[in-house]
Amino acid sequence: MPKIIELAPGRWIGESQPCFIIAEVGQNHQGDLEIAKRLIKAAKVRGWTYLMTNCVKFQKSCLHEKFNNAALQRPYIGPNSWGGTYGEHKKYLEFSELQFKELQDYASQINILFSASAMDIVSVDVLDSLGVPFIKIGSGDVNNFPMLQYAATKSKPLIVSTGMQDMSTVETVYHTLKACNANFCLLHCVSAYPTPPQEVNLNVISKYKQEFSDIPIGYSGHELGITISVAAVAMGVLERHITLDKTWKGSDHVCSLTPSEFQELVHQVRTVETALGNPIKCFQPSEKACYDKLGKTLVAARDMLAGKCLQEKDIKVKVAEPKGCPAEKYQQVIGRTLVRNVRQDESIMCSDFV
Ligand SMILES: CC(=O)N[C@H](C=O)[C@@H](O)[C@H](O)[C@H](O)COP(=O)(O)O
Ligand SMILES: C=C(OP(=O)(O)O)C(=O)O
Repeated sequence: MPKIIELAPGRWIGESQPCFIIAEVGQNHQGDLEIAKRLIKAAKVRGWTYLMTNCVKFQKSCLHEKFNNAALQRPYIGPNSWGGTYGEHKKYLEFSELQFKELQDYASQINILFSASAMDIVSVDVLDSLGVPFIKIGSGDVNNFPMLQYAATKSKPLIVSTGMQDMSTVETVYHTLKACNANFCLLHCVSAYPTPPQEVNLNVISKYKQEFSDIPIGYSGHELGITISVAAVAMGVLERHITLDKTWKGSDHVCSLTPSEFQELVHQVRTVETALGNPIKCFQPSEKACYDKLGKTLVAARDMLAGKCLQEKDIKVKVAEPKGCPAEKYQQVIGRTLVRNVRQDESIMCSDFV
């Protein structure tokens, strides 16, 4: 399988492709379709050359598939709860398929990709029939092997987050999806809201890149602020929650980014990405002014006549006018014969030799 995959028509991720940035709305819409639309709009960050956020993402659950009855009925009391039980809370936050369609249409109107994580096997079908470009498998399902295998039958790329797992499970996930011939990407993730910096371990990303060298690797962050996510920029995919207000009720707002922080993140990622550039070390056009002013040249250490074979003591290195043979040629001109007379302190030109 190639190191790059086509996540959406014409949008490749991996290797030297720009980082694919996902604004995770998740359940930060508070169960309100209008807030969801405002978040989609806020997620769309425009840049100087191209659309800078690539995608907005939601979460899709079919509650009786995702939870057993006892889990739905367990009390969920606290500042982030939207119901007396966990089931009521989750129901409050769950959009219907029709509402999903409306959000998808809205995203399409304003020209931002739309997708969701499938949080159970039935939701894989829901997303498939909605026609999302890729399916996200969140950390809650990374060890859900029947679902991974089922999602892989949908012939859509998969983005799989790996929070709450150890390396051996992640390896099994990789081999399982490979055996299904899936096009997929793995995201390092720590499922703590917020994640303390000392537990982020961005070096896991390098480990993934080594171990899973033929697939794109990314990062789904839940830490506070944007610095750590910017540091993860050399990734195929970057996902962060977005919110309209960090103080709102809900488990994820605290570690989400406001629209302006999200915008700043995207701009910083794009700037760092631009700055990473390519690995070819060469003279840059922007260096010319400094080179013209301070670049060093070979100059004659003494008066010399044509026919003189140059020795080290005959050459000095100086900032000189006119610019002559560049200083890095020093070793190459030792032993060469001058074709003209040069005066002490005069620039030696590259054309001064036989
Ligand atoms: C692992 C996973 O699914 N994590 C998701 C993605 O990051 C979260 O958005 C959870 O849905 C959220 O934190 C749950 O909060 P509550 O339990 O208050 O509904
Ligand atoms: C749980 C999710 O993501 P992550 O594990 O990347 O936080 C999700 O996308 O629904």
